[in-house]
Amino acid sequence: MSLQIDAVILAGGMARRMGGNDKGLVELNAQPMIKHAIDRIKPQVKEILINANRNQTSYAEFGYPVISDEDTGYLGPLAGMITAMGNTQADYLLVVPCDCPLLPTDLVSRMLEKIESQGAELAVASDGKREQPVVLLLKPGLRDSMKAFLDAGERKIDFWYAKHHCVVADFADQPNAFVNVNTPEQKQQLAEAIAK
Ligand SMILES: Nc1nc2c(ncn2[C@@H]2O[C@H](COP(=O)(O)OP(=O)(O)OP(=O)(O)O)[C@@H](O)[C@H]2O)c(=O)[nH]1
Ligand SMILES: [Mg+2]
Repeated sequence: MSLQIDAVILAGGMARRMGGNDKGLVELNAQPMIKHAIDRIKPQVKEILINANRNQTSYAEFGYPVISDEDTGYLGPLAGMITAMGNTQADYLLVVPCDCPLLPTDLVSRMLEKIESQGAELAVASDGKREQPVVLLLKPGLRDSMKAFLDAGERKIDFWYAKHHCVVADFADQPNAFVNVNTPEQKQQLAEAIAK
């Protein structure tokens, strides 16, 4: 029996560094940023969920369910993750942000291999230098733990990982795969780099 893996693309933040423009919908090389993420992730998972807290109608046009944070207080990425964990029947949930257009095409397979070989509960990706705190593969059953963490007023994602058997999946061979676009300047730089 093969494992079912679903994904959530987090697009629920306020995008302050992007001037408040909804980052997933901001265009990079004539495509909304989230579409780049969808194209990278789609071949790797069964279902995709889009997590957004505004412009839900625009996000729905990509053809996937749009889920909004259960807690509307912009509590950070964990709020999107916990909502997605309650909306999937999958064995594993892949979590990615909407602002990483060059995600690895072997993201799931390498993270899954790492989890299963180490008997871990979740994996976080690394570009070889830094962990990517919102690129994760986790078991949706961790929802209760995340709920208790948020209910206790905690928000820092790495403190939550520390409570679990978390392994790092290393993508040092693809150092550009996690290029993260947070500002108009970063978007411009990436657009130029892709065009080269
Ligand atoms: N669901 C949800 N996702 C969030 C929230 N805050 C951030 N995120 C997502 O987490 C990921 C990483 O966050 P950032 O890159 O800092 O995005 P951001 O918070 O929208 O941007 P800044 O306001 O500029 O920090 C992005 O995919 C965001 O959409 C939130 O309150 N709820
Ligand atoms: Mg970011």
